Amino acid sequence: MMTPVSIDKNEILKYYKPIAVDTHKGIQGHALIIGGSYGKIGAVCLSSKAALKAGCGLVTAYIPKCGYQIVQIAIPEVMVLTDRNKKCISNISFDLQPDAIGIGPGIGQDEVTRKAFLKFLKTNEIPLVIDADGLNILSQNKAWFLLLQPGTILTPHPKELERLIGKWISEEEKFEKTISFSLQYNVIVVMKGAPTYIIDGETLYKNTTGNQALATAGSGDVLTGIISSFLAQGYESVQAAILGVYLHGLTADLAAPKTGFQSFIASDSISNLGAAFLSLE
Ligand SMILES: NC(=O)C1=CN([C@@H]2O[C@H](COP(=O)(O)OP(=O)(O)OC[C@H]3O[C@@H](n4cnc5c(N)ncnc54)[C@H](O)[C@@H]3O)[C@@H](O)[C@H]2O)[C@@H](O)CC1
Ligand SMILES: Nc1ncnc2c1ncn2[C@@H]1O[C@H](COP(=O)(O)OP(=O)(O)O)[C@@H](O)[C@H]1O
Ligand SMILES: [Mg+2]
Repeated sequence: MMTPVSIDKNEILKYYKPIAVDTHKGIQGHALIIGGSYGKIGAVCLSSKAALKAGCGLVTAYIPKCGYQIVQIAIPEVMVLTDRNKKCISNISFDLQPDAIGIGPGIGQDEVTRKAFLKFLKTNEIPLVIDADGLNILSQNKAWFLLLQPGTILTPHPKELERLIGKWISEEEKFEKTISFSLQYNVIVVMKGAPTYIIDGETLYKNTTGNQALATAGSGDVLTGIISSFLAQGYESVQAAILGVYLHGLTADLAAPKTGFQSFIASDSISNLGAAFLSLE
């Protein structure tokens, strides 16, 4: 296996851009988070709050109707658009120009959602992060891989990765298959785990932050929001993925001495983002 590039503070500081003093919310990036279904609106709350806390100027959540009050009350800073369907997303249509989209957290796999996802992939040209059930829907329709725009970021955990690329019999084969996948479809794969690797064609990156505190519901949803935020702020796809994975891991490293591994929850990752950014200054 090739030697990975280590994602550490030195690597991050090569392209991390501090926030300009004269910036404003209109140029700080607008992220759209599409996801949620009945019982899994929390995934969108986590993703969209994480996107805001990672620095983009505006965040809109696109969710089924049942999530409207939940998101508006949970995070008043986030704007909300609702699908015409009550319990799951059935038609992805919005009258705004986001700079990046994160799709999949909590979206479910209803037949109407699959159809809406296909229609979206056929027309979308906005930089994209696909996670969770977005990946699961994609995995069941391999022909749809060809619809992915170059630089699309996929963030599978090991089970989602297996659904995407098929089973592997060794670590080496897992990386070989993921590299082939990344090259064939020109996408960036964030192989979440302990540790997380990022594959951009033949370049392999290995993260150095994070710990077992992250083994908790919603921590991947938070990561999707963070990466979508950096993409909306104008970072290149691979840079957004690297910065996101590093800072996400750092939130757990900073919080664990206070929470312990057991009591850390995904919301703690969001509340420690500020400290993670400060450690870069
Ligand atoms: N509060 C919420 O609304 C939450 C919603 N969620 C949503 O729930 C949906 C289902 O996602 P899930 O990921 O739970 O379900 P999946 O069925 O995709 O994945 C769970 C399976 O993957 C395996 N797995 C996960 N991480 C692994 C690892 N590191 N190593 C080996 N195996 C691993 C598990 O053992 C399990 O078999 C997604 O849409 C997701 O966004 C979850 O993120 C949890 C929180
Ligand atoms: N033991 C661990 N060490 C480091 N990071 C971990 C560990 N367990 C989980 N993580 C991280 O937590 C996140 C889990 O994502 P995911 O499985 O999609 O969660 P969810 O779907 O519940 O939001 C990933 O970023 C993964 O790398
Ligand atoms: Mg997940």
